Amino acid sequence: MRIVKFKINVSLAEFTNTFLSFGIILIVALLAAELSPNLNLHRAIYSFWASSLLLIPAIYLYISLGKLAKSNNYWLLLWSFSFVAYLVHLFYEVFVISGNVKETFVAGGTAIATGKLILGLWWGIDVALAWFTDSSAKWIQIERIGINICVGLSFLVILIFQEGLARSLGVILAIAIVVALLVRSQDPLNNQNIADLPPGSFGLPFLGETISLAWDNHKFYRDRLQKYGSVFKTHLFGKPVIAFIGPEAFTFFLDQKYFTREQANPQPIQELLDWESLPLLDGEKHRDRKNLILQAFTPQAFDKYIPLIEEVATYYLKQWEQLGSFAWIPEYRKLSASLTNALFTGGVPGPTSEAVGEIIETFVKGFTSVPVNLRWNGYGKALQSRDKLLALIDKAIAQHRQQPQQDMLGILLQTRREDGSSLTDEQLRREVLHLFFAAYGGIYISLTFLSMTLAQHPEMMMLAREEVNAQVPDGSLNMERLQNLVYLKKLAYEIRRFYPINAATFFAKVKQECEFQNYRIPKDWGAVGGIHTTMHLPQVFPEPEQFKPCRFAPEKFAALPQNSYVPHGGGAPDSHRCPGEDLITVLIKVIAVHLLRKYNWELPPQNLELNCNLFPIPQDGLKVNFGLNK
Ligand code: HEM
Repeated sequence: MRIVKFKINVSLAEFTNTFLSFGIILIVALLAAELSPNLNLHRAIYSFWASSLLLIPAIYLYISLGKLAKSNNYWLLLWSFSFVAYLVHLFYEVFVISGNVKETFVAGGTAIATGKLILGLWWGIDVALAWFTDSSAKWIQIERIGINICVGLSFLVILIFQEGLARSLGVILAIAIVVALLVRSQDPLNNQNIADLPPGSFGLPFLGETISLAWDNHKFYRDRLQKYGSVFKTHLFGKPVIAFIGPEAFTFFLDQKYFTREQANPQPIQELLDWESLPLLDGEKHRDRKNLILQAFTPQAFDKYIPLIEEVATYYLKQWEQLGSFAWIPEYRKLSASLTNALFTGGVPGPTSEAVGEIIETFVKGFTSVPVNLRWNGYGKALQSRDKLLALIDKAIAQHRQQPQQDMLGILLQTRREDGSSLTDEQLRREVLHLFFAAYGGIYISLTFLSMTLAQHPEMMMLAREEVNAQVPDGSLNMERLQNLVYLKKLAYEIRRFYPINAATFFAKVKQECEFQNYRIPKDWGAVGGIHTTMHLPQVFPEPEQFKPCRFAPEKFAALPQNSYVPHGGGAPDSHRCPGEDLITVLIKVIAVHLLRKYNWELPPQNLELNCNLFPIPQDGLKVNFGLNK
């Protein structure tokens, strides 16, 4: 049953609920005054309290629901009844206690009396507008914000400076305002129409689905792909986000017309990366910077790094030969530390570089820590490690200037734009900081999976060994010789498809509202591309859970849909695609050659299941029995 005909449809139940509450509160207020020595004064005071009691839920609803409040019947009723109670309060103050309007100004002071009367008049006008118009006009919306601020603040100030129940009401009103503001700021939909959004869940208030993502980021994307399909919405790091999985969705996600990386990543990621490096930039600034960085990732540049890689490999292989049995992951971590330190600062393999590895480890942990800097906690220590790495890079830049070297830092110092200009030292140190982060994990994880795969598949170990013996049985390596290792190339590609290395790209932000597969993609929402899930779609990679290097035979690779093989992201080299892609192929080939020329290895019984780390690795650290090939 509807009792009001205007644009607002207040039901009898809604009206009865609020009217009864209003009636009871006001009657109790007026009767309670009977118990006090000054009846009229207390009727004025208690009716103000009654108005406050109704105002608290009204203000809460108005703030937390935003523009939707105009269609919220409980807000309208509470707002109106609170106003009526305020009129009762004014009646007692003006006509019963003071006698008339003129005396009210004398008794209460002109400023206060004027304020109270203007407030009543404005509030009355707003209540009338709320009942008799649809409130969609911009000026009414602005007017309503104004009156809510005035009423809320006036009541707050009056109540909080009193004692007893009045102060308690003031505190409750303040809490209601703060909570409503928080709820509103966290509401991912913030008054949006939700019918045309992709499927998905926003999870818990405030936290969204961040905990599930942090717990196991690969499972997070896998489960949701299964439940909602290749485009779904979620809520991560305080922001609504849409995930894109599969070649078509991934290609859409890479469209720079709709998506940008600028200001797109959570603030802690930006702080850890010292606010400015490739993954956090976009547009012309990114393209310009990327083209300079890419000069250190050419085949000619790789030819300069290969001797460094071989030196580091030889250093550790000798140690492993002596160790015989060991856990391979800690060893690969040391190798990765020595290699990154050699490439980015000119360090030599061994304990000094391994100590840098410890700093990188602490730095990387910051990306999955609670982002509060307490100095002694994970995030605080990560920030300190960031600064240690930056200091190390500064020192290396100075040393490289004095004595030029052929490592990656040396080449980055020589890169030039067409007009001859180069990166400033400030830009360079931040890019190298990010390179430490980007390369360290990628290196030890891909080498871990190379060794594990070859041990688990003796037929692949045999094919790879035959290729090494046939093509590069001895001597130093270079890009030309590595070209001939076609089986190892396929293996290197399948490792990055098969194993869960990166679950997703860096975050992007929606630049302008757009549509994908009839779903609305709202402006300013976050966006992310699913990497591992994209490479495990059976329609693109048949039998995705089988490890098959043959899928990367050149003709099969060329026939794959655009952006289906995306372990390093997608798009053109000067987009956000990882520049380390070919370097990792080179690295896997070089290490595989050095392993297969001389050594054999077996995995003793152990738990090879992958853990839930950001980059999952075998639970027991990949124990190995290692020795010379007989
Ligand atoms: C197995 C090893 C590696 C994998 C799987 C990998 C993967 C990725 C992914 C997924 C991205 C983000 C793409 C995006 O947000 O769209 C990325 C970015 C990046 N990676 Fe790698 N990476 C690896 C190794 C390396 C290495 C060895 C280096 C450098 C020596 C490197 C340097 C970078 C840089 C500089 C970016 C930022 C690119 C940009 O935003 O323009 N990565 N990588």
